Amino acid sequence: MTQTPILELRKVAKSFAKGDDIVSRAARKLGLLAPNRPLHAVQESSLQIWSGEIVGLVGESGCGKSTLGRLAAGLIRPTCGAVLQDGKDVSTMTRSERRQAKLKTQMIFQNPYASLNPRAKIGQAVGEAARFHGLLDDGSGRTSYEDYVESQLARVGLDSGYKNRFPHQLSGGQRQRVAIARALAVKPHMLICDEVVSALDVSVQAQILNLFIELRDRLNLTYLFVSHDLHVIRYLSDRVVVMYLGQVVEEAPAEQIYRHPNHPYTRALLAEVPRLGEGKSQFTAIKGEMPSPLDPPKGCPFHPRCIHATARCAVEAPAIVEIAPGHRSACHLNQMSH
Ligand SMILES: Nc1ncnc2c1ncn2[C@@H]1O[C@H](COP(=O)(O)OP(=O)(O)OP(=O)(O)O)[C@@H](O)[C@H]1O
Repeated sequence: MTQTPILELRKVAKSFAKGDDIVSRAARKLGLLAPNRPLHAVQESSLQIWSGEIVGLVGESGCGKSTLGRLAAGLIRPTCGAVLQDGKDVSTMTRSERRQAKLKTQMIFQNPYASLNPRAKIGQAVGEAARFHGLLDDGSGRTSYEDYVESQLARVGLDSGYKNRFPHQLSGGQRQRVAIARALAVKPHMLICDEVVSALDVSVQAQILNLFIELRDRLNLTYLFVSHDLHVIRYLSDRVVVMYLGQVVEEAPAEQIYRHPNHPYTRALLAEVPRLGEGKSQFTAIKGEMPSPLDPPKGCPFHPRCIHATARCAVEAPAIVEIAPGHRSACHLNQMSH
C-alpha cells in the first residue's frame, strides 16, 4: 500500500438546487412556489482509496452513492470539501493537469446503451477518445488505430469483428464490455463503476464481475464499485463503504463488515439481504422511509429509523471514528460501550 491514496475525498458535500429552471424561478418571484431549498445529496463525507483496492460503496436508493461516485470521477464539483488525486487537490490543478487527472479516473455507468452513440460503430466508440488524446499505443509497438481498437476489444473478450458492429446489434453484456474497453482505452488508473451489472442477467453479471477482477489484476487497476446489491459488493470488494442519507456511516474491510457490522443501519441492511437462491438478490427497504435529503433530520441521520436511538441521537450527529483497525463507524452507541 502506498503512502498517498490514489483518490481522496476530504469532507466533500454536494447540494443541488431543486427547481432552478427559468419557469420555477419566475413562479417563485410571483410567490407561486415555495423558496428554493437545496437538496443535500452528499453531506461532509470523506473517503480514501488506495492503489490496487476494490472499494464497494453501498446504500439504499437515493443515499447519494452515484453523486459521490461522480464527485470522485471529477464529473461534478463539490459544493465544499476537496477531491485529491495522488495527493493533489484537483481544484488547484492547471487545466492540463486536470485533463490528465480526468483521464486517469474513468466512470462506467449502468446503461452503456445510453452512453454509446447509436450511429457510431463500436470501433469508433472504443478508440475515439484514445486517438484524440494521443494514446494509441498498447505497448506492443503497434500504434495503428485498427490494431489499438482490436487489442482493446480482445482485452474484454470481444473479437475484432465487433468493431464494425453498432450498439443495437450487441447484447447487454457485450455492450457493457464495450463500455469497459472504451474506459480502459485511455489508460486510466482507476475505474468508478456505477451499478454496472444491475441491468444484466445474473449469469452475465458473474461474467462481467469476473472480467473486472481479471482486469484489476492484469492492469493493476483500482475500483470504486457503486452498487445497491450487497452480494455484488461482497463478491468483489476488498473494503466496503456504507452510505446513508448523503453520509458515510461505516467503512471496513469487506469480511469485517459482513461478519461484524457495527452501525445499526449496516446491520439492518445486511439483515434484509435474502440469501442467494431465496429469491431476489437485492435488499428491500428497511422499516420506514429514508428521510428526504431536502430536509435531513438533526443529529444522526439514521435516528428516526434506528431501534437503538437515544435522546442524544436526535440532537447530536455522531462523528465517524475508528472502532477497530481499518473499521470506522458513526454511531453514539460505540462511545457508550467504551
Ligand atoms: N443533478 C441532480 N439534481 C438534483 N438532484 C439530484 C441530482 N442528482 C442526484 N440528485 C438527488 O440527490 C440524491 C442522491 O442521489 P444519488 O443518485 O446520488 O443516489 P443513489 O444512492 O445513487 O441512488 P440511486 O441508486 O437510486 O441512483 C437523490 O435525492 C437525488 O434525487
